[in-house]
Amino acid sequence: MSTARFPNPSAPISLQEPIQVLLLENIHASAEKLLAAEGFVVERLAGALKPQELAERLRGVHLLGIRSKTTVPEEALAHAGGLLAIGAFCIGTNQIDLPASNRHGIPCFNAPFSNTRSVAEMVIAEIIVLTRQLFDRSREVHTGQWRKVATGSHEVRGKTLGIIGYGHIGSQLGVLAESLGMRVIYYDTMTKLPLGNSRSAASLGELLAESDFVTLHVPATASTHMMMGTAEFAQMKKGACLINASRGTVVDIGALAQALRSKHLGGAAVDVYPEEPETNSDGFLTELQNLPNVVLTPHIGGSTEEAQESIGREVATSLIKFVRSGATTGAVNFPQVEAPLIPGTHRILNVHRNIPGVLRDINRIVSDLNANIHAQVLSTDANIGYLVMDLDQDVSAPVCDAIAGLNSDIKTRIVS
Ligand SMILES: NC(=O)c1ccc[n+]([C@@H]2O[C@H](COP(=O)([O-])OP(=O)(O)OC[C@H]3O[C@@H](n4cnc5c(N)ncnc54)[C@H](O)[C@@H]3O)[C@@H](O)[C@H]2O)c1
Ligand SMILES: O=C(O)[C@H](O)COP(=O)(O)O
Repeated sequence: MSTARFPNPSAPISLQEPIQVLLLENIHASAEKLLAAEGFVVERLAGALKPQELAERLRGVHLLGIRSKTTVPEEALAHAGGLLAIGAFCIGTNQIDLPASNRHGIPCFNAPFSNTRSVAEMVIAEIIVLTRQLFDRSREVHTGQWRKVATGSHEVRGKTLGIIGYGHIGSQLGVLAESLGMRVIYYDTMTKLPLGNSRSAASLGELLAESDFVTLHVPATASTHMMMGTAEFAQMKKGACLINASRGTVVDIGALAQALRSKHLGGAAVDVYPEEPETNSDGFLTELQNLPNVVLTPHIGGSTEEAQESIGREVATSLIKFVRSGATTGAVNFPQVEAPLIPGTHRILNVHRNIPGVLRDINRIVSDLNANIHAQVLSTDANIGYLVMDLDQDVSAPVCDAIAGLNSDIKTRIVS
């Protein structure tokens, strides 16, 4: 059984209790199944929590699971002395204060490509829906109007798809679009391998000027904040369509609504918004409502049963591996260590401030107890060091106590 020592005196929690897991935002049951099979106690909620409520709910919680809607600010982490790790059961991790989480010794894991295909398939559907104005025709027939028109409807074959952000989703989408006969260009701040016949545009401006469809697949960062506004829409071809299934902060919604109302753009499909409801029972308003040829979806790009089931398994597995062995492979904000457990040894995990002399202090503590270090792996970043140490004698409790007394200590935990 494991014991944990945490620097936050307000919430010392012993891992001798069962591991407590809080899963928010309707995380797939595949995660609960794996976590419960480990003997962890899992509480699953349907919606997101506001930061204040989250801070209160985190007391006594060892593992937190969220999706894109739960903001995890430093204030919530500061009160969560027992929190060992966070699982983002999605791709984006912009909703978590990652530097603060790192400073508090809390690794964050995500599922970097379990919903990639789902997003790419939805965007392909939207390209065709937009170019054939299918939702408008469908609404008309639903309300008894028969408007059989070809004007403004086109095939996608031979049209140009401009992909902004040629990462996992963007590049997968490019492959699917080429199979429909589309010409694919992309713009990315990193040099990327062009798949198929796609090619890199020399600039964002060139991509905007050449594309019949512009689709966004960038993360929410300072460089992508409002990257599509009035000036960028003006650079797009008349009648071109915009698709945003990345993050709501990337597009100026007011400017998009104006470009649609003025008929400069021929349509848009939007899946993500600057402000999104926390639960399915909350209402929602956006300036884009009721504009012609505008497809609005409630952030469902990654919401397929296949993706959610796979994400549930992937992130739950990372969390379990971290609890059981301290493995941080794949953590988005943490030094990476993955060392196999060695039978007959006793593992201690230590997160410390990255200052000189920490390893010397820890090794002296071990040596003063006449123990031998069987294996020791240290990985660091600018702020913290993460040490995995296997001892050949069971002196973990006194070693842990002594390490917790060092002024460098952030989090120390006995694994076995
Ligand atoms: N709608 C949904 O349900 C849904 C589902 C999954 C992911 N997403 C969003 O999609 C984003 C992209 O996912 P991904 O898996 O393809 O990520 P990724 O990290 O594989 O790719 C992102 C690409 O954007 C590029 N990039 C970053 N800043 C840029 C900039 N200023 N200009 C141009 N390119 C830039 C990066 O270099 C990278 O190649 C995620 O961060 C997430 O926010 C949304
Ligand atoms: O980042 C992601 O993977 C997507 O935005 C999906 O988020 P969700 O799990 O909240 O639907």
